[in-house]
Amino acid sequence: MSAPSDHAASCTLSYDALVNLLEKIFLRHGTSTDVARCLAENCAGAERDGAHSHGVFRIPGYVSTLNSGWVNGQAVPTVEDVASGFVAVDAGNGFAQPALAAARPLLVAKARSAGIAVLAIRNSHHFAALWPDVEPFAYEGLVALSVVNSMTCVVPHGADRPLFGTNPIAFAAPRADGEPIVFDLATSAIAHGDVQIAARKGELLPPGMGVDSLGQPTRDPKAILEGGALLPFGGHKGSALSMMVELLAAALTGGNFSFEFDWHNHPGAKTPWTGQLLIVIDPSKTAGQDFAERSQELVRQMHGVGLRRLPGDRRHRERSKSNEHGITLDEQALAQLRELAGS
Ligand SMILES: NC(=O)C1=CN([C@@H]2O[C@H](COP(=O)(O)OP(=O)(O)OC[C@H]3O[C@@H](n4cnc5c(N)ncnc54)[C@H](OP(=O)(O)O)[C@@H]3O)[C@@H](O)[C@H]2O)C=CC1
Ligand SMILES: O=C(O)C1=NCCCC1
Repeated sequence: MSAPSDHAASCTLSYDALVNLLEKIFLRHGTSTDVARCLAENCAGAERDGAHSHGVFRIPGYVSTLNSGWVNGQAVPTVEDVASGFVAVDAGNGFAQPALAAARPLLVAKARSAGIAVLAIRNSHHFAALWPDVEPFAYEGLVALSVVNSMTCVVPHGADRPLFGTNPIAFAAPRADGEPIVFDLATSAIAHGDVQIAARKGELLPPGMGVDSLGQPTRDPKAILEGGALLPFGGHKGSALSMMVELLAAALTGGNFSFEFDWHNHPGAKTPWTGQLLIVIDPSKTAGQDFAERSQELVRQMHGVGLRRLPGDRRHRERSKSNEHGITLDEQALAQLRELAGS
């Protein structure tokens, strides 16, 4: 399953219809009703926003992960009130999003009372885009930063073998007018999901994304997936950020480092048992000025120097388009989803 292509026959369906279809798939493959709803909304939201590398393309991977028992779709997260500014969740080998949902009320209460709170999720699988985890905080006037580590497939800058995951960082902040400022980026030159999509479409990658099994630069996604590896974005700078993600998402939460999880023996699922850290700040406790006005001023100045596209602008354009005209899927992809849903 991949992003809708210009050539294949396509069809559209509403966000609600896609959520219902995906929910059926998750339920049919053994998740609880809460988990099914949570994952379905996450995945349909990614597809709606044009975040194809973590939209319906991921559904066969979710199914495989559930069928293998690699992840517990019935897991009930245990929320621990660790300290005044610290919440921990043991996801019980379940997915990360229901763990975040379970801890969210306590996390927000702590952030609002102390000005800042940290959430550490362990024993979880994060198989999704990271922006859905931070964006809702900004709609509530809070600033949020999150990191997740994943499976070993990125060669640290200056090394000759992979060690880090694609380790994304997502950030969200409110602003006075318009959508919150949100960015969400893999610390690798390209997300693993996009390499898989390029391989399926038979497309070459831009230069500088990865190496083959001999460590030689390659633009062939298959060479990267079959024994090769990805590179960090921005050389030593992206590599340092990826290292930071390993420390915050794994060492600080009690999750695995990316290199501690062998995902090669479970090729269908590709879900590492790692960790996630979320930091939530209430700017009304800290800034002394109206934070949303200040962030709006920054955006005004960026536009003033000729910036036409902020991170998140493309996603919101896609969201508006999907809300107006429906979400476009390849007919073949939709047929596969219906088959997985047993409908
Ligand atoms: N769960 C996991 O373990 C992992 C998940 N991922 C997910 O993969 C997804 C894709 O990551 P990645 O490929 O790095 O994302 P992209 O490189 O596509 O985009 C990164 C960010 O930059 C913004 N952006 C892109 N191009 C421009 C531009 N020209 N001007 C201004 N802003 C721009 C994007 O906004 P916009 O969205 O509006 O285009 C986005 O916020 C993410 O959602 C990430 O969370 C990645 C690795 C691991
Ligand atoms: O696209 C990626 O990179 C990943 N997505 C989810 C699971 C780990 C890696």
